Amino acid sequence: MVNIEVCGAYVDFPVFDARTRSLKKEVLGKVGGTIGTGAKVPIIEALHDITLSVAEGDRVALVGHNGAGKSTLLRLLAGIYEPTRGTARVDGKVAPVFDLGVGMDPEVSGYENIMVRGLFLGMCRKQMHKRANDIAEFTELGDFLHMPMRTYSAGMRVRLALGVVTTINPEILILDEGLGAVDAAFIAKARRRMVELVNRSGLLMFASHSDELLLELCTTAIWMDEGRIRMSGGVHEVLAAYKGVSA
Ligand SMILES: Nc1ncnc2c1ncn2[C@@H]1O[C@H](COP(=O)(O)OP(=O)(O)OP(=O)(O)O)[C@@H](O)[C@H]1O
Repeated sequence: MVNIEVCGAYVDFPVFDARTRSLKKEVLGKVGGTIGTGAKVPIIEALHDITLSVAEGDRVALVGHNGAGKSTLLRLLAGIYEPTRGTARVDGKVAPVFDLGVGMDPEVSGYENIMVRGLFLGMCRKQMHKRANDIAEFTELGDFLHMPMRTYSAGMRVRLALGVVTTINPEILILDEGLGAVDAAFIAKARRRMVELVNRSGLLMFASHSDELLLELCTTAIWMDEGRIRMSGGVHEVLAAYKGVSA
């Protein structure tokens, strides 16, 4: 059963800048121990007392200003961050799509990267072999697929990455937007595949600044503000409230 339960979760980032780091060294040098809880380092509280429950079939949009905590929450759910306090329980296999290019090797060809990226997202070799031609056709990269990926433009790399991402079968799909570099016609084509991808995913959490995409892919929404959940509900209702305030 695919399910997410977050209960009273906090994520804090201690910030060690050059000055505090040298201070730490000085203290360590003198006492020869570890920094205790009283260490004077600035802490950024990226998430504050987050409680949420997401069930199979839910398609949840995350909205909020820059720095509101959307990416941090998604990273918490992907298991990249542990909560500083509270709990985050995720039942199901997570396909995290934070940066479309993560897991790609610039020195190998587009074809090889299709394989590498697919494995990174939890597919097996056999599944990826089956899908390689379909992905290649979708990208419209032609002979470039035999060239090392470092020869690609930013948009070409996104085409390849989107081709792979939209063929996977995720239980939990975590999407942090990053579709900026592709041209409009290709986005329209990718949209259909995105919708199909979301339809066959068990659960979606999607952070984006694009209302259009959120309305197309999501049914409910969470509005993040300064690390807290300010509002949750239907995607139309939450977006209207968020826009009303931020307009
Ligand atoms: N690795 C980190 N170290 C220190 N602070 C961080 C780190 N990652 C995020 N933060 C801080 O946590 C807060 C939430 O950041 P987060 O990236 O989750 O915001 P966001 O809502 O995804 O923003 P955006 O819409 O700009 O992507 C911000 O104040 C940010 O400065």
